[in-house]
Amino acid sequence: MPLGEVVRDKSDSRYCGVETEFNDDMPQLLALNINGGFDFVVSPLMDPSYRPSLMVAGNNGAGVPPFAGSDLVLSPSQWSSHVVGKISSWIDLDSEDEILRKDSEIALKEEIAWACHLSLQACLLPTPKGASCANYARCVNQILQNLTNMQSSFLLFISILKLWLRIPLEKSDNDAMNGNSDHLAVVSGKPEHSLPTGSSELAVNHIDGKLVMVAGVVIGLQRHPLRPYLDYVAYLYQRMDPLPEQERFELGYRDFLQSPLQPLMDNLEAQTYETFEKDSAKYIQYQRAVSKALMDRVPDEEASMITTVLMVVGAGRGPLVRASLQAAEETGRKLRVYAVEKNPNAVVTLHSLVKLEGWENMVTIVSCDMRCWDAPEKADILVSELLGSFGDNELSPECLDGAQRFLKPDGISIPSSYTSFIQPVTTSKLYNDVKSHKDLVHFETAYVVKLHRVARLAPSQPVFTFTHPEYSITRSNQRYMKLQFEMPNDTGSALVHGFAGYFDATLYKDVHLGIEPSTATPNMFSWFPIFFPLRTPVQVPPGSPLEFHIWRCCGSTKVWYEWCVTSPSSSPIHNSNGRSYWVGL
Ligand SMILES: C[S@@+](CC[C@H](N)C(=O)[O-])C[C@H]1O[C@@H](n2cnc3c(N)ncnc32)[C@H](O)[C@@H]1O
Repeated sequence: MPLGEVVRDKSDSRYCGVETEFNDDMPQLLALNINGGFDFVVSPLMDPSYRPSLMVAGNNGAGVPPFAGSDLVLSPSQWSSHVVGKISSWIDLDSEDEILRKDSEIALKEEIAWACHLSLQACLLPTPKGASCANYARCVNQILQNLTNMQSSFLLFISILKLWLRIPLEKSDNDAMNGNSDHLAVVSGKPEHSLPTGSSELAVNHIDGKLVMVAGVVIGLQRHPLRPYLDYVAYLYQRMDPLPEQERFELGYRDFLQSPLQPLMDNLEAQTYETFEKDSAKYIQYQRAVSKALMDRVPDEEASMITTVLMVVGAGRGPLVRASLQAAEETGRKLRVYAVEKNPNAVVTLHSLVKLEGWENMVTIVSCDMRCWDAPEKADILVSELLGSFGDNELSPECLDGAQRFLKPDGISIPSSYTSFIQPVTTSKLYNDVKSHKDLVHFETAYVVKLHRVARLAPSQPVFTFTHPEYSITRSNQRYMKLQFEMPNDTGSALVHGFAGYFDATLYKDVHLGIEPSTATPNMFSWFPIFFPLRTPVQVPPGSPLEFHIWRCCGSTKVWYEWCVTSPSSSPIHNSNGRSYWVGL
């Protein structure tokens, strides 16, 4: 029974389980806890007195490990939905005692094999016993490797075991467990300890999004001893504020890799325009920028005499036309608008909008690519929104270079500039998703993604800036940047899977718009970050700088990025010649 049907997070955080002692009557243990209102138990699968080395064939039947009942004691769906296996806590894979160490390896493998046989969703591993856990890491890595192989040889609907690793909440320099597997989740909370049966003391762990309460369980009680705690957690959960609309919208996109739009080469669909148009935060910023530009351009005393020519280039279905007209109304300035759009389907909607709103006297629609439009007059203000998650990656520079021909020499471009930003990230989830395609192309592609399960390893740094209009005769849209990232000293060693990219645009003077985390425009959802993966993750030891290079390259038909790392180790150049990923001109 999930904690509540709150319109919110559909993740595992609504589930609550109980960590129990070994009980060889699994059906009764499960019935008690499920009837008590919990969703699952975290239970030892094996009798804790069992040691492989003490097992001689025949002492408990036929050399069979003493698991808690046969697989038939629960139905397959009960095993897979309601039981998380708790691997024996006596297991010490790095013990100096060779017998104990060997017993530990055998028991761990037996228990994991049994958990796979039962199709359990997860197993909770014992906490490593000491500071040194090399053999622990080796054994877990072997298991993860086997689980990964199982996943690739099974159909997708078969769920593969996850390992939960409980790490004490204290700092450790041990990197041996650094890994990339989707099958490994870290458990935060108190270190493992058992509580006496019927204890009123409670330990709560947060594991892989689920909540696990730890306590002894008193068989036979009418009411579950932890029920008051469960009720209170449910009460707190249901009292939480509903997610803001933006986060609700973004839930389904978390860590989901998408190809960036190609609005120049392709024609956007109605649905995409509709999503843009819901983003009022973006249009509020544009309206502010246009208002300020209008007031700078036309003094109050001339407001009734001068008509400003404003061109929206890449008008889509018209939201920037509306924002501009509203800015004119709010500042009392007169406006003549040209709406230039190359997507003929969007132009259909533009026409009906103009008619519906009665803007025929003010707005002229031009169905044309701005790079080849022969404008009947020059503009005072050029308004565009051709920005991608990385600023220039949807070819705003190339389009606006073509459009500035029809901007007056003292005319204003909104935006007046934009800058991309980048930072290194750890993200096993995205790395594994890219890797699952098993080809080079996917490792050399930049993705748009709502970053969720990521560690941002250093503050983002500016990469490329474009300014409009740009009249320099040596103007070029090719760029190169070398960046050095210093990881904070207390991060320890980090595994870099790639780089997260953002942009910030100056629309006009102090009015900006962007997604760079430290300055992001609040409540704006039109852009998710961009992600540049690395073919092989780079291990960065504490204190060593990470050196990253990125190029923006331009050809006659396409623009593309190339990137690489040169320190602490060198990666290949990614996407050489735009062989895997490019944006069409
Ligand atoms: C990101 S959308 C923004 C649309 C609209 N301004 C909005 O905010 O909803 C960019 C628009 O510019 C148009 N576009 C891109 N390149 C263009 C070009 N070279 N000439 C004319 N329109 C272009 C696209 O078709 C698309 O409608």
